Amino acid sequence: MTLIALSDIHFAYPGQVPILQGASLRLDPGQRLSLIGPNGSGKSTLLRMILGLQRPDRGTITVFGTERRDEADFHPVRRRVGLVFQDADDQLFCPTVAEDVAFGPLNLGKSRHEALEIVDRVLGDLDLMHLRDRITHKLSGGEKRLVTLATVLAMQPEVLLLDEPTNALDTKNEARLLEILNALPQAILLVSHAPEFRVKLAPETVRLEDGRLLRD
Ligand SMILES: Nc1ncnc2c1ncn2[C@@H]1O[C@H](COP(=O)(O)OP(=O)(O)OP(=O)(O)O)[C@@H](O)[C@H]1O
Repeated sequence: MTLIALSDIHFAYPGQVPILQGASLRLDPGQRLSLIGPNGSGKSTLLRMILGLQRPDRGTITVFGTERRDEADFHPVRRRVGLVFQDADDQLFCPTVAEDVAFGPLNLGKSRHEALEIVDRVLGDLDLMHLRDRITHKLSGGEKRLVTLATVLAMQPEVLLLDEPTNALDTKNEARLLEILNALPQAILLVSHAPEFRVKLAPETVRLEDGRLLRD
């Protein structure tokens, strides 16, 4: 089954020129796809649309085989598709790292005990245990980036949407992130301006140009 299918998406922010003008995209299980295009071309907007955080003016969004139109249609999508936001501050809102990572699992109905087990496992896997009890808003940019990934992985999503995941990462952490992501089974839709990272994680590429998606 195709995981995500966007078909003929049209969209303009109110009062602005259209950014999406017939964009179509498909992501299959296990596939790793890079989405590239100039600044402001609408890549982040497209990722947000998959989760229903922005509605298209026209076109259809099908996720896990079901067309999604209304807010209620997108609730299950948000539980099963993990989006790592471009700006970590949009994603981290709890006082401590452990609470931020536990938030998703608790929301999915896990017990406090189960959620804390997940926190320790995910932070351990990402080699971030040393950040467990730190105050989230006092972390460095790169630390926040990695914690954001932890909050998403804690929900065990079936698909990962990554918006500039290497932002703020040093060379060592970028290499580690690549290793972590390459070891995951999930399909990945990657937005990244870093060519070497894209080649190593998701060489198959579509380009957003003049509101449409073209095979690169
Ligand atoms: N909430 C919003 N309201 C109005 N305009 C917006 C909003 N969010 C984004 N835009 C505008 O829509 C356009 C597309 O933005 P978007 O973030 O999707 O682009 P992008 O391709 O991800 O860019 P970048 O490569 O710079 O991250 C930009 O011109 C942006 O200023």
